[in-house]
Amino acid sequence: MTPQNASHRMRDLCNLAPVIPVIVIDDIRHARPVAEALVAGGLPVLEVTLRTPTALDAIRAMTDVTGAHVGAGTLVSPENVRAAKSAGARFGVSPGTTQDLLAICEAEDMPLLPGAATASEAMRLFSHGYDMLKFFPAESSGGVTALKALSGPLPQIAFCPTGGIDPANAESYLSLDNVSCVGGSWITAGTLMATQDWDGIEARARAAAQLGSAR
Ligand SMILES: O=C(O)C(=O)C[C@H](O)[C@H](O)COP(=O)(O)O
Repeated sequence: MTPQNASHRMRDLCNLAPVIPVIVIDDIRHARPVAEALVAGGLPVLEVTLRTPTALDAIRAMTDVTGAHVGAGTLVSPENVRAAKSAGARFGVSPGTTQDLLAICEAEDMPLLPGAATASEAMRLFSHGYDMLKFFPAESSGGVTALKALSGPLPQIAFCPTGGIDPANAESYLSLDNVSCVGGSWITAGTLMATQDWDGIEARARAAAQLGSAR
């Protein structure tokens, strides 16, 4: 898969729902029910962060959930990409970008949503064939104002802003022409996960799936 094709695949995934839930799994028993709740609520594209020892097993468990498109977040090294791929991740998300990361994703045929926070980072990725990027950390990198400014000179690049997004500000991001979807951890907040409140998570997913519907 060329970087262009991989990025188009990523763009298709980002167009499936307005929100990609960013999920931290501490207990493997939570993997399947949380994925089922998110898909039932209308959010089929799931990012499992590789920040916990159970993350790879969680990805493995979630890939069995009908309708789920499971990806791995927090990809920072080639080893992360190889491990995510063999656990069954269908896409990867990285907070920033390195040459090594791009090379391994291309070698492993892993669609990547690479992180960028500045015009130069976005332009460098675009010159490699990536036109669907993660804008991270969104709120502290200028938020909606920064993305609006980038859309002028770089209209071909679409973003999934992540980092500091919540139900109160998601709508303003989703109203931008260069935003396909947003990412965020609020749908699977730690308290809901710890109490195994799958109904509560499904309700948050359902509300998130409606965001941006005025577009
Ligand atoms: O782990 C990764 O891959 C990251 O790049 C960071 C996450 O995307 C953000 O931590 C989510 O941000 P919040 O919704 O503000 O919690």
